[in-house]
Amino acid sequence: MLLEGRNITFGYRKGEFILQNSNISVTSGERVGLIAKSGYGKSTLAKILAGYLNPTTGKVLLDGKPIPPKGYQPVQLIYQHPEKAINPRWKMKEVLEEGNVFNEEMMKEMGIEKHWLSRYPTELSLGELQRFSIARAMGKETKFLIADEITTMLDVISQAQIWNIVLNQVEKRNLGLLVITHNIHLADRVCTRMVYLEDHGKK
Ligand SMILES: Nc1ncnc2c1ncn2[C@@H]1O[C@H](COP(=O)(O)OP(=O)(O)OP(=O)(O)O)[C@@H](O)[C@H]1O
Repeated sequence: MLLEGRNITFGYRKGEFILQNSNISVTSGERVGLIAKSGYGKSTLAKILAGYLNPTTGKVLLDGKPIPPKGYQPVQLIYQHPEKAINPRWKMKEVLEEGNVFNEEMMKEMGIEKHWLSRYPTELSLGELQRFSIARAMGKETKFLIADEITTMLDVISQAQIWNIVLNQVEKRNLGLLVITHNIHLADRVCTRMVYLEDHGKK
C-alpha cells in the first residue's frame, strides 16, 4: 500500500503557511524518518496524514484514493503525550476495549500486565501508558503508523522497550511507519529512509 501527502499546503492562520506544497510518501514495510527543525510543521503534517486536520490545498491518498472521513482510520497517529491522548476517567481496560484490541496475545506483545487494566491512567507510568496508546492504534485495519516523538519523555530503557514493541508490530503486520523525532541516532537506527521537510512557512 502507498500513503501519500500530495502538494499539501496548510496554515493555522489566514495568509500564513506552515506547509506549502509539501509531498511525502510511505509504502507498506517502509520506515520513514521525517526530519526538520522545531516548528517547521512535522506534527502538523502528521495530523493531516492521520485525518485530524484538513489541508488547505492538496490531498492525502491511500493507494491513490482519498481516505473516507468516517469509519476506521487506517493511518494511526501516536503522540508524545499518552496522558493527553487517553481519557482520564476510563480504566485502562476500557481504553483497550474502545480500540477493539483487547486480547491476551496483544497484551503480551505490548508488555501490558493484567493488573494494570483495573487502573486509571494517572496510576501508570508514561512508559506503561504509551503501551496502551500503541495497543489502541493497532486495530486490524491499521495500515500505517505515525510515531510523533513517542519516546522523547522516557528513560533509555523504556525507549528501547517501546521501540521494540513498535518495530515488531510494523514487521509482523507489514505496516508503513513514519517516525518524527529530534533524535537523529534513533532515526538512523529505526528508519529505512529519511525525508527532510523544508521551511516553507518562514520564506
Ligand atoms: N493549533 C495550533 N494553532 C496555531 N498554531 C499552531 C498550532 N499548532 C502548531 N502551531 C504552529 O505551527 C508551527 C508548526 O508546528 P508543528 O508542531 O507542526 O511543528 P514541529 O515541526 O512538529 O515542531 P516541534 O519539532 O517543535 O514539535 C509552529 O510555529 C507552531 O507554533
